[in-house]
Amino acid sequence: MTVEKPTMIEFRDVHKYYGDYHALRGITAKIRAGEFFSLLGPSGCGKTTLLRTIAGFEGISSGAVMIDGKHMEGVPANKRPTNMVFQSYAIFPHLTVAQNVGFGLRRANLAKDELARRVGEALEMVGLKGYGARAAHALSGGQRQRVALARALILKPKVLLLDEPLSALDKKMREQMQVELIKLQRQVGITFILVTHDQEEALVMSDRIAVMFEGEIAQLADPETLYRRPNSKKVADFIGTMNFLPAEILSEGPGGIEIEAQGLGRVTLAPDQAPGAASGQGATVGFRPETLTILFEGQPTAERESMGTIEEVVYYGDMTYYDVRLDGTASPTRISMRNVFGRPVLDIGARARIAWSAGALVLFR
Ligand SMILES: Nc1ncnc2c1ncn2[C@@H]1O[C@H](COP(=O)(O)OP(=O)(O)OP(=O)(O)O)[C@@H](O)[C@H]1O
Repeated sequence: MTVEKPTMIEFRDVHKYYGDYHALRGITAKIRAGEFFSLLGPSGCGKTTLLRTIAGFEGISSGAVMIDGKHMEGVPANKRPTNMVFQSYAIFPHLTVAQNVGFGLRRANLAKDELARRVGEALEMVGLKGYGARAAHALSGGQRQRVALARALILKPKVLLLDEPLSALDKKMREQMQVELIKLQRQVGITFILVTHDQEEALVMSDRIAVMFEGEIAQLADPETLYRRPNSKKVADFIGTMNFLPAEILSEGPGGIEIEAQGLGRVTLAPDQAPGAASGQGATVGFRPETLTILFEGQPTAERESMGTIEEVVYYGDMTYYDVRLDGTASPTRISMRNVFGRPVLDIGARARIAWSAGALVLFR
């Protein structure tokens, strides 16, 4: 049996105005203790503002922010059990690594060897054991970000707030730091809240993700649910690539929803395949590119098959993307296939049998 973890952060109908601008529009959510939680959304959706309301850098216009069961109204940033790591490294270049890491403890009046022990412990956590005496200005971008992390962790906050901490790093370094951050979070066990506009980063790192658009949380779920069962076309499109085809709802009952979709025909969907609320704007089915397969000559008939014509072929080494016009549809469907050595790559204009899976469809209505 899994026991639900206690709540660490709670937002109760939080609104925030900057003058006339309504930046947060009724945020209600709970973040669990020990969770790696991400706020994901496009630029300007309010994710940084929401993070700053936790830290106390930003007041709220109405509603409540609770941390560990306590109301945060009137509690200044330096009295909150949180610490923030910023996108820009914000370390002092003229100090050593150890002086930077110990900076937050300067007022704690620790004995010299106790301070050195805590600094050493924090540096080891972030993989910088033995770097204490180095000059901070001589570090690489990734190392500076580790110093910033160590400086935040040494204060033993209950919640670590991370504002796009990896966005200044190159792709390789970013991917490496993502894995290290996950390991670090597991090791220290404190709540991490990450702001990112990078959907892949959020999927890789998070226990749960809140997808935000225009000051609201559009969906809050674990990565797999967000990917497989997005509750709107907007969320589906923001997280990865999704194909959409028009559909008609024929009947709806406890046994499922029967639809007729362009290019696919009649399908019965389980209730969980329509996770979003009805908007009354007509129905659409969505499906991910990797849930379709081109059947090559000699491959057996699949349970669900449609015919189509190849319109575009994009070779990616390990993968090939095919844009295929399924018969009876008005727009191409993207299919991504892992390349198997020796298998032919189809040409533009070729006819193809396409296998798909009814369970991979999501209905938006
Ligand atoms: N101090 C401020 N005064 C006025 N408007 C602000 C202020 N801070 C943020 N905003 C506005 O509020 C909205 C949300 O900003 P926020 O920084 O939270 O977005 P974001 O999702 O973090 O975007 P980004 O990824 O670009 O940082 C934006 O439209 C922004 O212009």
